[in-house]
Amino acid sequence: MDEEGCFVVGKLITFEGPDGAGKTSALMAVVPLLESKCNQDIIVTREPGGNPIAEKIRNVILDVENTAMDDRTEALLYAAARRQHIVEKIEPALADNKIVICDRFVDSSIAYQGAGRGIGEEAVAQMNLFATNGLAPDLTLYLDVPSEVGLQRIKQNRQDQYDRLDQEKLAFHQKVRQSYLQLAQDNPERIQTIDATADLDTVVAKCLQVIEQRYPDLFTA
Ligand SMILES: Nc1ncnc2c1ncn2[C@@H]1O[C@H](COP(=O)(O)OP(=O)(O)OP(=O)(O)O)[C@@H](O)[C@H]1O
Ligand SMILES: Cc1cn([C@H]2C[C@H](O)[C@@H](COP(=O)(O)O)O2)c(=O)[nH]c1=O
Repeated sequence: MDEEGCFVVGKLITFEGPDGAGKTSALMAVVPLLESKCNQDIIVTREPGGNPIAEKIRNVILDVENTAMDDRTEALLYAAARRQHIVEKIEPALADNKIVICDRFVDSSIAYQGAGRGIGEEAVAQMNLFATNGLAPDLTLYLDVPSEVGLQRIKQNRQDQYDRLDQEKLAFHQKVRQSYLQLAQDNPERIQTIDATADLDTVVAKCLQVIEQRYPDLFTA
C-alpha cells in the first residue's frame, strides 16, 4: 500500500551502483534467466527515463551542453522524471502484480545529488518523498566497484556515450560510492551488496541468487 492508499501487489527491484559498475549489463543478463523460471510477469525499466516524458527530461539532464545546470535544478529534474515514471509505468505494473526491475531509483539521487553534488543526502531523500509518495524498492542490488574501475570501463568501452555525469571528476564519483556504501550499511535488509569487480558471469549468478533467495515462492523448482 502506498501513502495514498493504492494497493501495491507486485515487487519493485532496483539495480544501483556507480557509473560503469555493470548494472545495465548484469540486469540485461539476469532478466531472461528470471523470466524463464519466474511465475510472475517482469518488466524492465530505467531512471532517469522509462517513459516518453521522463526520457525527454533525461536528455536535458545528461546533455553535455548543459554546463550551466544548477545542482538543485538537476536534483529536481531527476525527481520530476521519477514522478512521471512512477505514475505512468511503475505503479500500474505493480498494481497488475508484475515484478518491476528498475535500473536506478531514489538511491541514485541520494548518492549523486545528495553526496556527489553536496546538496545533502537527507535533503534529497526528503525532496524525493514528494516524487515517490513513499514508494520504495522491495529489494535493491547494489553493484559495488571502486570509482576508478567503473570509470575505466566506461573510458575503454563506452567513450562514445559519455554523458554530463560521466564527465565529473574522480572525487565526485568517490563521494557517490561512499554514499552508496553508507546507504547499504544503513539499509541491510533492503540493499544487498554485490562485488561487481568480478567477471560479468559471476555478477549475474550472484544477482540471481540474491533474488531467488529473497523470493523463493516466485520460482518454479
Ligand atoms: N563485470 C564486468 N567486468 C568487466 N567489464 C564489465 C563488467 N560489467 C560490465 N562491464 C563493461 O563495463 C562497461 C559499463 O557497463 P554497464 O553499461 O553495464 O555499466 P552501468 O553500471 O550500467 O553504467 P552506467 O551507470 O554508467 O550506465 C560496459 O562496456 C560493459 O561491457
Ligand atoms: C537516476 C539518477 C541517475 N543519476 C545519474 C547516474 C548516471 O551518471 C546518469 C544516467 O544514468 P545511467 O545509469 O548512465 O543511465 O545519471 C543521478 O545522478 N541521479 C539519479 O537520480
